[in-house]
Amino acid sequence: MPPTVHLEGTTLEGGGQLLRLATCLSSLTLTPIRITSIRGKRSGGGGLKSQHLTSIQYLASASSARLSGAGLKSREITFKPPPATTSPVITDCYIQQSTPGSVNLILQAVLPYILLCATAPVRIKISGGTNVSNSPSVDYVRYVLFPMLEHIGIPGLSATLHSRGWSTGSTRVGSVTYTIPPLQSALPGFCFTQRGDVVGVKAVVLAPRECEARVREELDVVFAKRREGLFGNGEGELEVEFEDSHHEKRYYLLLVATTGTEMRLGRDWLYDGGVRAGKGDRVVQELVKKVFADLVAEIEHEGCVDEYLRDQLVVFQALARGKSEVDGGRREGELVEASLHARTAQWVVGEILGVHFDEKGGCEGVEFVPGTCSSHA
Ligand SMILES: Nc1ncnc2c1ncn2[C@@H]1O[C@H](COP(=O)(O)OP(=O)(O)OP(=O)(O)O)[C@@H](O)[C@H]1O
Repeated sequence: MPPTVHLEGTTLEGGGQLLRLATCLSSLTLTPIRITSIRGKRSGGGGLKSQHLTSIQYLASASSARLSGAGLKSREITFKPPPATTSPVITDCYIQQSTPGSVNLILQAVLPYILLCATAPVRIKISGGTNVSNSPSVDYVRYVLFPMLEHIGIPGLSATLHSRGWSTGSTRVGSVTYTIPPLQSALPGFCFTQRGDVVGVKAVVLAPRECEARVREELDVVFAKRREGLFGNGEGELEVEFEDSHHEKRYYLLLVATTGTEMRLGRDWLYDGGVRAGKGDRVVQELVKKVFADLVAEIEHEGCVDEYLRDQLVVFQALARGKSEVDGGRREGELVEASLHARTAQWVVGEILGVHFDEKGGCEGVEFVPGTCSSHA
């Protein structure tokens, strides 16, 4: 058995991502790990929240790992997979939470493991929040993450939304079923270095039904003003998908730019401030203005991914065969620095897999072979 890897939970970003990624890689490579000061840079003392606990319990059970110290608010765990693979049987299941912890962060924790260890397509239903601040929304997963994963050789992923779960307004738990076809062979290395021009923008809007006309009007106005920033000298249309949020305080907007090389860059905002009676109009203006400004900033750097996808691709780069590169763009002639989340993910894969990233977002992956559940570094 390889020696236990100790990960200090206050390193770099010091949040839940470190824990999700570390336990997923431990399950895959059968590397025992110990994580201390879990979420040590978060307020309120850190420790495990429902979403984190649910993720690591799923991984422990699927990989037959011995999990010690795990409970709500735990600040230290050990995760010990069996010394040799026990041919995990990964079947359809329902991962239930009673809080609106992000379903998509649970997906983030378990997806690489299922892709590489399942032997047949798996449907995983997860309950919790589908639209939660500081996490990928189910809309982002559908319109940015999954299409980009298809691009690197992971086809057929889908998300069926049963009901939305929100971290705003009165608490509500929703659910999604993800269909995950396992990979048949090692993921090839991939290069996201050619972005091309933006050819279209999609808007996904969730807002109270009575605001629909106002939202559409505001989107048209701001889109017209931002045309040059979005398309340069080229042409492109705005496609709008509107859904009633059924709550006077629930507003969400995701904008996704698609480029000529089929890259997708997304920016969103879940409005989580108060909405006083008659002030919905101001919220709509603020929402549309902010998200368009953020998207244009992503497009201006000319990289192939948005800030969030960059950290979410690190694990796939590390597990792929040979060289992968993800161009995060340039500002004022300098490479856009990887976010703290991305650098944390890079640190975790360095500690567990020995994969190292260069400043251009490139690495030599370990070529993880599906179905083997141990590292081929
Ligand atoms: N608006 C967004 N769109 C897409 N992805 C996002 C967005 N905001 C955050 N993310 C992603 O969500 C993940 C958040 O990780 P993080 O460790 O902060 O979450 P967490 O488990 O809730 O931790 P903590 O509560 O400790 O902050 C990252 O992978 C990040 O890229």
